[in-house]
Amino acid sequence: MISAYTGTQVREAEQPLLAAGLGDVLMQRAAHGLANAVITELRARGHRLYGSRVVVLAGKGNNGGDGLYAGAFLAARGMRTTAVLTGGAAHPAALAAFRRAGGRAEKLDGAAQDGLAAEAARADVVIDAILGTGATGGLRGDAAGLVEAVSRDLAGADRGGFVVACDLPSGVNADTGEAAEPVLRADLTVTFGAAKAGLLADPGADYAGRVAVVPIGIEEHLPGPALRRLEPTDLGRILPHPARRAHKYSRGVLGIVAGSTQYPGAAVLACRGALAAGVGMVRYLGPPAVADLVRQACPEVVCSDGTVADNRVQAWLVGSGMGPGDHEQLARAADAIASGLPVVADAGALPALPSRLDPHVVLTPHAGELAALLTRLEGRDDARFGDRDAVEAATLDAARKAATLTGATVLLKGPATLVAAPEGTVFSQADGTPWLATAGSGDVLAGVIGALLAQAGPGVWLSRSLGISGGGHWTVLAALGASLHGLAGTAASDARSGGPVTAGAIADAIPQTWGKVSMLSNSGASKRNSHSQPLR
Ligand SMILES: NC(=O)C1=CN([C@@H]2O[C@H](COP(=O)(O)OP(=O)(O)OC[C@H]3O[C@@H](n4cnc5c(N)ncnc54)[C@H](O)[C@@H]3O)[C@@H](O)[C@H]2O)[C@@H](O)CC1
Ligand SMILES: Nc1ncnc2c1ncn2[C@@H]1O[C@H](COP(=O)(O)OP(=O)(O)O)[C@@H](O)[C@H]1O
Ligand SMILES: [K+]
Repeated sequence: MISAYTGTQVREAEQPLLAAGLGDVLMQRAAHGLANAVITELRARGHRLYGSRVVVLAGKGNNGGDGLYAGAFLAARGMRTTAVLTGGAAHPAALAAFRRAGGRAEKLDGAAQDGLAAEAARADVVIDAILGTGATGGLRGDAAGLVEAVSRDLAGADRGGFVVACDLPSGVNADTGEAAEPVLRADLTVTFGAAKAGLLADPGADYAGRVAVVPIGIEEHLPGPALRRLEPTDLGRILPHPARRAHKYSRGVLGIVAGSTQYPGAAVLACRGALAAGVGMVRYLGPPAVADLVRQACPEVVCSDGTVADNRVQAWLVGSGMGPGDHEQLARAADAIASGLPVVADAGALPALPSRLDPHVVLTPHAGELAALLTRLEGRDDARFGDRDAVEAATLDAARKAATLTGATVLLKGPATLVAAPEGTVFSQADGTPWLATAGSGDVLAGVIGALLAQAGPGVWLSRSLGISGGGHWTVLAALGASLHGLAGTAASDARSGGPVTAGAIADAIPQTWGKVSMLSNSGASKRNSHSQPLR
């Protein structure tokens, strides 16, 4: 499992080492890790190290110091290295080391901006070391102008080069992932000590690109993480496996209230997702015409047009493919939510939720649906998250806020899917591919999570094995579902040489993905130290 922290948590973890006079050692470790990551990336892209052009954008704080020391390492390896000092001053010792190693330093001013931006855009590597965890707000003045110009020139260039962010892309909030633009989009972020939460939540995750963690010796001083991410080896350890004497009822029955005459396909896709994710049985409740379609597509499903009370299940999935006019289905959804059993509430069930819920209810909105939910809960005048754009600009805060206001577990779908519990546990899963943004993909996801709720129920052993207690249990199951769905979508696309996938293909890829991750953990690979691994 990957653990991520706020900027404050990381800075506090550095304190004992700084107090022991090890500040320069920490900086050297960070800079060395950054330089090595640049070298690895250059080699992977087929560049010769000697003579490669490196431009370091260096701010006046310690982040700039890391960048300048890394520049010194690279200059010493024979690279042509220029530093653009964006804040007037620079970390004195790091600048001296940079110059000693043969680096050229230029002060940024308005007149030099365009020339320096063009030089950066032509370089093989641009290192963004303007702001780190000590930033308040985004780039301003000349530094902002430089980043705008570099971004524009890079967009126009036939690029062989790449951008590496030092600790985090300058302007991204380490705690929340919010981005104060302009931000230079990185191909790779090399972050120090531990992953920052803001690198794993959009839009920060989008600006960060791939994330690699360089250990610098603060790890033992870190508190509990602000955010977590399951890795495939974790999935293998916690996915349920049937006992030898299992029968279909002991393995878990999922009740599905989904689909309508307008959107019958959602019911089919939710059933396919659930069946693929190992549930003992699926019971479908809905209009006879939709039930006919479900029977044809999935003869395994037991269909009826009865009531929630008539059907014995271990968990419910409600809402996929339902609209505000589907009164009978909405009444079933309300009964399921009131049943006290674990529930996934998706799509059409979201606008009809009671105002107070419990963590065993997992809401699965996309950004637009979450904006509507938060607007309803907060009142239109107070709503900070009034539309999809506002949610996408601050996904972590939006998901947390919805969990706090509803009392439910909230899964916000997106490139990095976030799962937030009211008690504070948050997961971020980014196992998918943009091909997952296809109609019906969310219905399959809802089915998968429903199946996991039905199988694992309140079996808290599962969360305890990850060091998570109480209400955080439901976030584990939801994150597990999001990860499985993302990995399956990626596998389905890979099987098509990276081409498009349909929602049905995602469901079809789930059993094999399940099998593969189970084998990973059986082979003992889970013992690997994830801190030194690239995050994605
Ligand atoms: N504390 C340590 O010893 C270590 C720190 N490290 C690095 O240090 C960074 C944090 O360093 P700092 O605390 O010096 O902070 P930063 O380097 O992130 O930036 C702070 C400096 O920029 C100025 N500033 C803040 N916001 C600004 C804005 N919006 N526009 C322009 N200037 C702004 C501040 O006045 C200050 O001079 C980390 O991100 C990491 O890269 C690493 O070297 C590891 C060890
Ligand atoms: N750009 C993206 N990259 C990766 N996954 C994505 C991206 N956009 C959406 N997804 C995933 O695709 C699914 C889409 O669900 P949803 O929006 O509910 O679609 P639908 O309502 O059509 O079923 C979610 O699992 C979401 O996390
Ligand atoms: K930076």
